[in-house]
Amino acid sequence: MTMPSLLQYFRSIRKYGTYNSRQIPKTHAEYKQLQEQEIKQPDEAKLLRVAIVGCPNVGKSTLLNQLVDWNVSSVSSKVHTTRSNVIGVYVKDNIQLEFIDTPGLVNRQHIIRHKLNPNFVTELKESLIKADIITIMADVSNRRERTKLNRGILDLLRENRDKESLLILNKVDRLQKKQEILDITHTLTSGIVDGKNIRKLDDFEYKLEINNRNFEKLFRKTEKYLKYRDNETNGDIEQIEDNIGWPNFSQVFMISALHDDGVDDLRSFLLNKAKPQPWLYNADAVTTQKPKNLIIETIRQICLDLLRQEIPYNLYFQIVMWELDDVGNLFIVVDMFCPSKFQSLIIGPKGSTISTIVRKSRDVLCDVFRCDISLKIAVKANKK
Ligand SMILES: Nc1nc2c(ncn2[C@@H]2O[C@H](COP(=O)(O)OP(=O)(O)OP(=O)(O)O)[C@@H](O)[C@H]2O)c(=O)[nH]1
Repeated sequence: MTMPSLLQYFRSIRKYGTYNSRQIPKTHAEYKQLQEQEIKQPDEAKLLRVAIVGCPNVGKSTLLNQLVDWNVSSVSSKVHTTRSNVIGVYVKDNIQLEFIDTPGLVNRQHIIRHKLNPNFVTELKESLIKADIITIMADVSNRRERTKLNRGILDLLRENRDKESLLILNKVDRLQKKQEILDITHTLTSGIVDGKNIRKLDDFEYKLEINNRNFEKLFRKTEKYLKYRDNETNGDIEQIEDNIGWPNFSQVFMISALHDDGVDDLRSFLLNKAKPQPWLYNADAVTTQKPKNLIIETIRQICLDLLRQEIPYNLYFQIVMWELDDVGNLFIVVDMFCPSKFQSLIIGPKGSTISTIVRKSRDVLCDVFRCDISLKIAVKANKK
């Protein structure tokens, strides 16, 4: 082992208890080297490609980070933190899971207002074609999302009718009345899961078969259950499609991605679904994102959380210095360009706002790259 990797070894043991051989490249050269490496296939390799789809802010990136056990996708309380597909990789024994976190599904006006890449819908469709399983995420604390599946999502599901799809009901921690989850499940599945009718018997009696263990863990204190009828549905499921829910989900998961509740069950389910096919990445891979993108997207995420509504959507970043020292620590200088009217707001009184942005970005980046990071950000007005 070389000196830097020996130090990384001891740092990993000190911070994470065990040596973690997974890594995110810290320079473009390391990134390229990893891309060009031959992929070592394990005996009896299995793979599952999972697309995570949903409206903005439902918690897709939070879930991806929990599933791969690494902060690879930016999370913020504002919409459109994720602006293009982010890939996260998880490996267990001979099984590799590839997760594709897609940008929140929106209409054309939204794309223009939030300065999104207009190709993202095409990218999203392409990633669904490649996926083995499509997971649709809904935010059960959002009144609109829990009463109807988004039209764009229904269209995508119809286009990929032959693929297995799961419904993930997220943010269950925010539901005041836990039994509401049963009605939401009923609505968003059109009352059918895995080809069987879900039927409410009466207010207090539901028999549970949807993701039993998970449900019990989350709702031990509620007395209500889901009732499945044992028999198959009568007739053609397409007849049941009501433009509100999707009657072809194979499973429903009820989770709190933020609190890592129910995520283990989802991961185990996906591991069991993996098919015999070659791995796409080496065993130590975490994400395919370029180091530069990780830096910029992290700073953007912190700005989304800390700055007023429209400001973060008007920022452009340029990395002007990037150095990796002998012991594996990064020194980074970034220019942040903004409309001149926002410059003093971003800097804040006595530089307090930009200092907070730097401190918080640095903390997240240390966790992403798992090394010490020195970060400087210069706030500059856009040249007219
Ligand atoms: N209470 C609660 N909040 C959550 C949960 N999952 C995510 N959040 C919060 O929801 C917000 C949005 O989460 P993200 O993971 O960025 O959502 P996203 O779907 O990737 O958002 P876009 O990038 O806009 O598509 C953040 O403030 C998260 O902390 C959850 O299970 N419970």
